[in-house]
Amino acid sequence: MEQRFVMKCGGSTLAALPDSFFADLRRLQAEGVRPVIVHGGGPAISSTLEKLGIETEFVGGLRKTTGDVLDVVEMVLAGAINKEIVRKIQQSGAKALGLSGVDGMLIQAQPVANAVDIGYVGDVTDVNAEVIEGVMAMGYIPVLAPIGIDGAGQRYNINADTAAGAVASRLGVERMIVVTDVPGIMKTVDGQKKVLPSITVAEIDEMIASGEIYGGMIPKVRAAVKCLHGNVREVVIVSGEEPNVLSRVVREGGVGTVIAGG
Ligand SMILES: Nc1ncnc2c1ncn2[C@@H]1O[C@H](COP(=O)(O)OP(=O)(O)O)[C@@H](O)[C@H]1O
Ligand SMILES: CC(=O)N[C@@H](CCC(=O)OP(=O)(O)O)C(=O)O
Repeated sequence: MEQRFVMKCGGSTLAALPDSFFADLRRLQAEGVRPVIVHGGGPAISSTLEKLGIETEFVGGLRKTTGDVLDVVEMVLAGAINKEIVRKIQQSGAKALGLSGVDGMLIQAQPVANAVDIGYVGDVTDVNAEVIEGVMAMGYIPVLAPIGIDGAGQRYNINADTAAGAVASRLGVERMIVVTDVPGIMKTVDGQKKVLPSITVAEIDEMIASGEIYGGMIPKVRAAVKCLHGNVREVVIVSGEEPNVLSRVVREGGVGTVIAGG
């Protein structure tokens, strides 16, 4: 049976992903698994903005995106980072095609609802699944940069976890794998930090309220909970540095933190 999954690759871990990570991805694809990648690149955007002397600020985990910031976000995500991932996949021997959400109206967006104005930050309104499925059917791994577009041609900066969750929901894939720089959702139990093998939606709410889930983990769990309302069966949060992490998630489980649908 064809198995499809959406993998979100965080900017926190991209540089650290070993060649074996991409070899594992290639093996899975050769076995008939169909991955779709949505990537971030927050740290690279921040360092490029700093080099250019453009100030950056996060409001509730989202980057305030002026017109100047938006230009840099697109340049870094749809340019350098997207092509770096495509190159690494190709080096592993698999085929990849890099696109941003602008191409083929892949990720359609509208301004995010926010109490204060944070500029050109978007929320996903629709995903052009036909194009993504077409790319997969040709045997290529789609690699998507989270830039959104609306009917008037306005671009938006979309948090990569949010974009990945929307793509997973729209494609109705079985699973979303969130690859980041920690081995899962961690909790301090009896003075020791432990990775939770699984977590419920109620526990997520409690951990956000208590501050045990904070910062960049918040958009991940929120995107997870949202996409579990659709066809997605589970979201797994893992470290990209764990050996053969993708095939372990797909074949056996027992790695990272699983958030499962009810
Ligand atoms: N309960 C938690 N368990 C693990 N990591 C957490 C937790 N709460 C917050 N975090 C933070 O979330 C970070 C991952 O999010 P982020 O830095 O945005 O990564 P990415 O670039 O992969 O999206 C971790 O490095 C950690 O600092
Ligand atoms: C609106 C918003 O905050 N967009 C993010 C997009 C990149 C991203 O989400 O990258 P990570 O997955 O590496 O965090 C940003 O500008 O940083």
